[in-house]
Amino acid sequence: MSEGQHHLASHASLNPGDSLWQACIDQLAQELPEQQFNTWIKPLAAQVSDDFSKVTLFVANRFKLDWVRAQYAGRISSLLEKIYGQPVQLELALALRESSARTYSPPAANETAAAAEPPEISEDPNAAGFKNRLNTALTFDTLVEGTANRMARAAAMHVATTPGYLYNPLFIYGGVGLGKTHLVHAVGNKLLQDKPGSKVLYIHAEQFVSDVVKAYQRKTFDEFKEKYHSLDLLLIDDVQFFANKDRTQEEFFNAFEALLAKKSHIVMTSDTYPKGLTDIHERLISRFDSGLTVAIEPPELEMRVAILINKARVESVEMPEEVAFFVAKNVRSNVRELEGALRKILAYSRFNQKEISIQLAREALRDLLSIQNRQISVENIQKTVADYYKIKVADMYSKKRPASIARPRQIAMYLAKELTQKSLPEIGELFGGRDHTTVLHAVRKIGGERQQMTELNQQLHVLEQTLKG
Ligand SMILES: Nc1ncnc2c1ncn2[C@@H]1O[C@H](COP(=O)(O)OP(=O)(O)OP(=O)(O)O)[C@@H](O)[C@H]1O
Repeated sequence: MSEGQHHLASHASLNPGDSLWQACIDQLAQELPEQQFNTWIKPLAAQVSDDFSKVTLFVANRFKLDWVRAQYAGRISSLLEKIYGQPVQLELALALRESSARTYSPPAANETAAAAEPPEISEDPNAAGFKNRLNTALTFDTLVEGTANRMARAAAMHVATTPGYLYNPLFIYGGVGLGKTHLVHAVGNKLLQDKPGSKVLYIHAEQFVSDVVKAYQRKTFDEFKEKYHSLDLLLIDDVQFFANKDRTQEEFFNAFEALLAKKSHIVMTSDTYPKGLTDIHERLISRFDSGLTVAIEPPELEMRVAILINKARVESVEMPEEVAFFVAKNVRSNVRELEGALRKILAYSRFNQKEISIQLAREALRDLLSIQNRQISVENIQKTVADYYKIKVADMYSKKRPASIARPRQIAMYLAKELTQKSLPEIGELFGGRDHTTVLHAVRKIGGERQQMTELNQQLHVLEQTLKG
């Protein structure tokens, strides 16, 4: 019996179609942040064909339908297939009320692009017309701090507590998935928490472009200006999207000047520093750079470990540190990928009803790890062992002898002998030109102690698993 059928059987009291969909949404509830789940997945009504070959989901309106299709349909299809054990055709349809009303008119191409930002996430429908578009889950509390984001975080916190003074505009740049969006939402949420009456707006640059286009088509620039020029805090994400959009740049320039003149604060993000932006007017670039420009770097190992443990905790799961270490060591690119890896592990653990361990993480991330298919090199061992024992890689070749350094070095030599084809003299050479007898001594010592000391054995086990990927 496949694991999917097993899951189905556990819902035997329902009718089989319901249980297929129920198993799927149970899984999505585990994978997605609660707010996303409640907004997009929970309201879906499902109809499952008798032979399970097709699932139709009914969605309240066209906007939601497009969003669910773009964001979740792929995942839903693959989950249904996994649970049922065979491909299941997925269809999305408008719920009757809306489809018969036929009020939908297709958005312009630029508006469709703007829909990449889920506008409904934290909008308060009662807030008479004005929507701040903040996602209330993205706060300073949930943002793990580390060397990689310390400066940006401190500057953002400063702006959130005393807007309008220093660091205006605040320009935050960095690669994809490193937490820029999270940080700007945190600024808005904090300001609103401290001063609930403030007029804050979070907007993605593409949405701004689309607002300009709409104002242009409908000749509503007065409203547009009223909306943007009256803010206390404007948070604008991914300004690199302004490239080649002259009219937008002009309007943004006007808004920028108006806001700065009245000491409102502007926080911007981009994938590069201001002078690295292309096809953006020079006068804007120089203004972007006129406050404070800070980078967010990719998170270092310890920060990745902390992020994993924190995110697991949010899901009420305790992730053992050794597993977090293993994952963080193998998923280095950005936080979004780290979150993806965590989701896979949590889902895998729930589906198979197994405790989270390195072995389980390895299985859950099989595809990802096999891509890396890393060869174990002595350099890799030195780096991994140094990371693990929190010493510098340079200490692997240095002459320093304190136990806090000498011991990890011996461990690295032992692993180099165990996991590579290198000879003792070659290994000695790679450890700062040491004699082969020094390496032999380390190999014997650690090998012997490993038999006696459970803790050392456990550490070596983690290191081996990590290195073998
Ligand atoms: N330091 C951190 N602590 C906790 N979560 C983080 C941290 N950094 C990033 N994240 C999370 O990683 C995910 C990606 O971050 P975010 O969307 O803010 O990235 P981004 O830099 O804006 O990327 P992009 O340029 O692709 O929009 C989010 O879910 C965010 O909450």
